[in-house]
Amino acid sequence: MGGLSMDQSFVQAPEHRPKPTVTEAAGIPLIDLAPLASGDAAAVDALAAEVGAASRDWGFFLVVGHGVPAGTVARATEAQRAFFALPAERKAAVRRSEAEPLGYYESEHTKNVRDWKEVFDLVAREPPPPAAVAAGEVVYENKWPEDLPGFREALEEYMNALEELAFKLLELLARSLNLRPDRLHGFFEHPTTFFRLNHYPPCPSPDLALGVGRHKDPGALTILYQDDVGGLDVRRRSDGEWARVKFVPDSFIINVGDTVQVWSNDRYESAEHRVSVNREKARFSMPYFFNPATDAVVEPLEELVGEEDPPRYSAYSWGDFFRTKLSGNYKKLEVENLQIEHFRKGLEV
Ligand SMILES: O=C(O)CCC(=O)C(=O)O
Ligand SMILES: [Fe+2]
Repeated sequence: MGGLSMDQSFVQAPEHRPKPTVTEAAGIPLIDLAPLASGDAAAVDALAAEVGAASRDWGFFLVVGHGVPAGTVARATEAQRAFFALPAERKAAVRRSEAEPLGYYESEHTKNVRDWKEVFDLVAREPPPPAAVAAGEVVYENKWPEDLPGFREALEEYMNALEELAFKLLELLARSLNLRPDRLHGFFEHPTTFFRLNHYPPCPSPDLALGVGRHKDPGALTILYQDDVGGLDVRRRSDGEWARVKFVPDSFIINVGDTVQVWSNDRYESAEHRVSVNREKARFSMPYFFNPATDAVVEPLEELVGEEDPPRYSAYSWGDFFRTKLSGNYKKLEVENLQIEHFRKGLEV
């Protein structure tokens, strides 16, 4: 079963264990992006308004008519399944390490509890390789498994298509905040976008463990493709209850991350989410984390603050924040992970 065997490290504290049934999230907006192609100004404004309302009320929405070819998605999901079906030693050959954090991993912790999953991590754009690697320096170079025909090509094709979609969404988000459509583009000239393949094997104790523990995504936008098994739960704004995101064929699930919450000065909220697992079926998903450049300084946008609405966060460096978060997920730490709440004004430590 994916090489995982149930033990104490996977067991969630009682208050974080999933209930036997999680209700389906009714009302997460499903937005058809097809009108974007027409370029019709009124239609684009209407889409921006939908994106804004969804980001405010849920932090989550689904998109169809997104322009990513079905063949591109199919090739990526086939590559994903072929990779996780490899024998353990071939996956271990591309295993990540602290110094080389990309590649295969089966021992991630979220909030210090182990996740019931195995992953394969990539960066969408590799930074130029350092001329010489200093001791202790982290190298972000993609690791490609040997003898897995078409794997690299399929994932590169997928990441390119998703980057196009990410910029369309970024533009809608900017419009929804009454900003110039390209207002946020400058933060993404050298994006630190991260792409992950997830495999959640069937779990003998889905009442005790989670595929991913509750968390918020730190970046700007997450674009997730999931299969039809289901398991992504969102903390609903209206009542704080967990609700299951339903499967819609040919859709992507979008959520705004912490970076958008800070830029928007809390107009939009990065919603907490988690992944439940089940006894019967393996689940596969592919999150694409659209992240700003290492040197981006994240703070409430100046157009969105004023005397009436003072900035609610202090500025922080995306690069430092992200590096700290990654090292926190890498191993069990004694302290709670770094969160944007640590930069909320009045709460700084
Ligand atoms: O697999 C999923 O549905 C979501 C995974 C997720 O939330 C994450 O990797 O940040
Ligand atoms: Fe997430």
